[in-house]
Amino acid sequence: MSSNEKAVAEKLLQSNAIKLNPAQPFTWASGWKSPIYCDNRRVLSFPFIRDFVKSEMCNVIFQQFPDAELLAGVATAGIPWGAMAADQLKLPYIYVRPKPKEHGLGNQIEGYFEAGQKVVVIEDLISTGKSSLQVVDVIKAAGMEVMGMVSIFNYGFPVAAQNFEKAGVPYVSLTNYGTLIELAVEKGIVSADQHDLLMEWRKDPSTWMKS
Ligand SMILES: O=P(O)(O)OC[C@H]1O[C@H](OP(=O)(O)OP(=O)(O)O)[C@H](O)[C@@H]1O
Ligand SMILES: O=C(O)c1cc(=O)[nH]c(=O)[nH]1
Repeated sequence: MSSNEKAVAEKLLQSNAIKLNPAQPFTWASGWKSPIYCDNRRVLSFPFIRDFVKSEMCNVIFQQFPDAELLAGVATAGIPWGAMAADQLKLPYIYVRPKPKEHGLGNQIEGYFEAGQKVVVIEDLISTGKSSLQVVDVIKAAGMEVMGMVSIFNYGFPVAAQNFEKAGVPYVSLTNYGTLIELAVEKGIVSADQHDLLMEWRKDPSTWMKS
């Protein structure tokens, strides 16, 4: 684990963004059942932690995608992170809804953009990658060029890596499941039994608790 990945994982633990409840599993956007949930929305409530994560995100955007012309947040949890990063980096900003709004202007992409602009997509978290890649498709269909994507957290599932590779979208995450669990064990937040269960679940999350 890199020191930056560890530092961001530490901030997620400090803000109690990580919830464990194997007895009453969480249902994810994909429909998968999970004993763990990472609630990055909570990080927004703690100014110093929020500022640290925002700075890490800006560093990654600046280093990995120096030619970015526009940032795009994935609704809803990616919106505040994208907006804060755009503000810090003085880049224009849009956000993208999962489907067009059903009243008002009927927009799916909110904000001003121009065809041909080089975009970096900002998401809070990648599980299967479906939510972010849906947004990538919408941005491409609107004539923009997607340079890549940055998220705070990534579970590191092979299915997500395959989905991003198929779409030809490079992605970077500030921290990941392996780093987080290792640190949580080190700090005594996760017991040996919980660690075993989390490792077992991680092998085949799509079928966990379904049989
Ligand atoms: O990689 P995926 O399998 O698509 O899962 C990750 C997505 O799930 C969460 O969003 P959610 O749909 O819960 O909605 P929210 O952002 O509105 O909270 C999260 O914020 C990601 O967008
Ligand atoms: O896949 C999801 O829906 C998901 C997982 C998770 O840990 N946190 C979250 O906000 N969404």
